[in-house]
Amino acid sequence: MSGIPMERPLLGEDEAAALSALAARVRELAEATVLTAVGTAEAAAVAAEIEALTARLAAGRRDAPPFVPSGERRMDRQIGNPVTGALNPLAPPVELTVGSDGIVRGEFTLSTVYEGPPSYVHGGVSAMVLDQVLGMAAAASGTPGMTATLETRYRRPTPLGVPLSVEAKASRVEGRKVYASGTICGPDGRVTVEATAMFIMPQRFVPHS
Ligand SMILES: CCCCC/C=C\C/C=C\C/C=C\C/C=C\CCCC(=O)SCCNC(=O)CCNC(=O)[C@H](O)C(C)(C)COP(=O)(O)OP(=O)(O)OC[C@H]1O[C@@H](n2cnc3c(N)ncnc32)[C@H](O)[C@@H]1OP(=O)(O)O
Repeated sequence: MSGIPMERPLLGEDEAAALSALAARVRELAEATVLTAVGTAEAAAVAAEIEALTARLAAGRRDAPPFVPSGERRMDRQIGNPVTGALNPLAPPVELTVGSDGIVRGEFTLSTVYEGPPSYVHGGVSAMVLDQVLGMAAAASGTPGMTATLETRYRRPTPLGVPLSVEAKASRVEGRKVYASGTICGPDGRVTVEATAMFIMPQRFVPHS
């Protein structure tokens, strides 16, 4: 079991907006760090300033990432999620919508911090995005679960720095198991990655009847 508490503080709108703006600046910092050519002395000077800024943020530290109050969908409350979370500088973030047809859709652009082969997206990053989107499609079917299996097929390289689209849908529910599939497409609409997955609602979360 993880030592991180399950119970989370809920952020108000103003704090969520302020922390999301902070995360956006840190995302810019990450890309600037990967691409900088300022030289060793300037890099060391900036590192010292960032160390001081990190200490300022850590002066008020929570035990776990906070949530935001659930709106219509409980799955949207994890604002620290590494794929969709506005609060998480590691998240692109991918903004997702769930249609009345049960299809989860999103558009996103991945910067050079996600590079795998030169000029293309790292395959593990594509898998992470698809895991999240297929997981949300499973949750949208009414049975949220943990990823039991995830299979990815890399049809073509996924380009960095251009708008990508992702979508997924649950295909069937068998008791606690939900099967889902989805794709990432490039700006030309051609599929770059396909995925299928099976999610299982853990036995311990099934309400006793
Ligand atoms: C309100 C409740 C919420 C609970 C869900 C929790 C989280 C989801 C929350 C929100 C969803 C919203 C959006 C989605 C967001 C993100 C998606 C990413 C999610 C992840 O990033 S998640 C991290 C990676 N994921 C893991 O870290 C899983 C580690 N694992 C386990 O926690 C257990 O392993 C578990 C839970 C999978 C099963 O545990 P269990 O005890 O409930 O299942 P049990 O043993 O009873 O098996 C029952 C039947 O499933 C078969 N079976 C079991 N495991 C299998 C496997 N792996 N492959 C193929 N078949 C499998 C058995 O063979 C049997 O099959 P049969 O019935 O046919 O005999």
